[in-house]
Amino acid sequence: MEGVISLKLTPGISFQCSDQLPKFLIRRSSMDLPLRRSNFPAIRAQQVSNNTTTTISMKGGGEEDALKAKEWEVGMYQNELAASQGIRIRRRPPTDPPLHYDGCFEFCLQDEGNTPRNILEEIIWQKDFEVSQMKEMKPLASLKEFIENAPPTRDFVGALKAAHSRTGLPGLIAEVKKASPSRGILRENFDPVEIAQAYEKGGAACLSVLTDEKYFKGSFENLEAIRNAGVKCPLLCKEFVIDAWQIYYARIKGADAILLIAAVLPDLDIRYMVKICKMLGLAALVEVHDEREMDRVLGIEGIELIGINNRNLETFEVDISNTKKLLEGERGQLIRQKDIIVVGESGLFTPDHVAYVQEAGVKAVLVGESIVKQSDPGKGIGGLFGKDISV
Ligand SMILES: O=C(O)c1ccccc1NCC(=O)[C@H](O)[C@H](O)COP(=O)(O)O
Repeated sequence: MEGVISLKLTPGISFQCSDQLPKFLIRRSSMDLPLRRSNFPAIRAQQVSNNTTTTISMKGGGEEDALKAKEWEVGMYQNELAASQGIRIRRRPPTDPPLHYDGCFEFCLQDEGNTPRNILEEIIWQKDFEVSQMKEMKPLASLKEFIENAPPTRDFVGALKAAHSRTGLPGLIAEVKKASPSRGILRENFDPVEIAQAYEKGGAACLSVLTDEKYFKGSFENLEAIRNAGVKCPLLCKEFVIDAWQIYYARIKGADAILLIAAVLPDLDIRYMVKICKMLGLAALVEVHDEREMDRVLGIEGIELIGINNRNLETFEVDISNTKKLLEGERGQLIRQKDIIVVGESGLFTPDHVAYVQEAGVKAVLVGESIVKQSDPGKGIGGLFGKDISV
């Protein structure tokens, strides 16, 4: 096995450093394990070939080391689970290994695991870094105090259903989006409150507000400002959620709903986060991109809203027939049985596009680029639907 260094730990634990691309990826979970970081390479579970192992001894440490090793081990189980669910997006590698690890795994350590393999993975690793900093400044306990005094949330799913009944068209979630990794700057003259008000006037049922700063030039300040400006449409916090802490934070900043991306979150995290959303009065828009993610999400109890993204977030490829493909046959039937509202997301520019995804079975659409680029984004809504849908 070229480029591989193996270390055999006592009693019978093997580590490998490899320059090969990972086959079995290890991810940390969002469940908040306090793993510290160092320059240690990424780790993955793998069978070790005996003839390439070298034995070294590591003596056990104290209680702190034992706890760290346990946390690390739990992280390993969770990461293995994510990979087994087909999740290709890895979490930022745990970089501080247990020094005296004495457990039941066989692991492979990889240097190249320290480089994100696509834009979504890069965003997620950056988010991991940002969230860990934010959490130090605003621990969960302090957020919970704010939530006790926060105004009630508004009914996101109800607003979409009402708009659909009123117009006979999919309810619109209009996106307040200044820029994106795939398209760059969408609107130079960007006043989030003005855009939100124009969308509301133009007939949007709900709004989606990008809060990611680095890649979308959004912010939580934008979300808060729109909420405080008296906009009545319920607000989706469009974030890359990897940690339950972000859901509490979004609630404080005025969100009525939050996005959960199945390509990033294992089932257990989605279940846990959906429960937290319910507890906080938020709707969860669970986003899928392919059949496997859809099947995973359909297996989770309590999902009310599924978004089908027509944009592959790893490659940026947009194909609106994705919505149709994922709603065909038994999946569509199950969705109707469960009374789940499906949102068609991305790449919708014309009345024909809207008609196409409606025909496929969506009751709502999430649209950014095509309307935010218009000089009057509210009027852009009329162009998108082919008629005025304002109230
Ligand atoms: O839009 C991107 O380039 C992008 C890249 C990586 C992750 C997510 C990304 N976009 C999020 C979205 O899915 C869209 O903002 C949303 O569905 C609206 O899409 P559009 O109407 O095509 O602006």
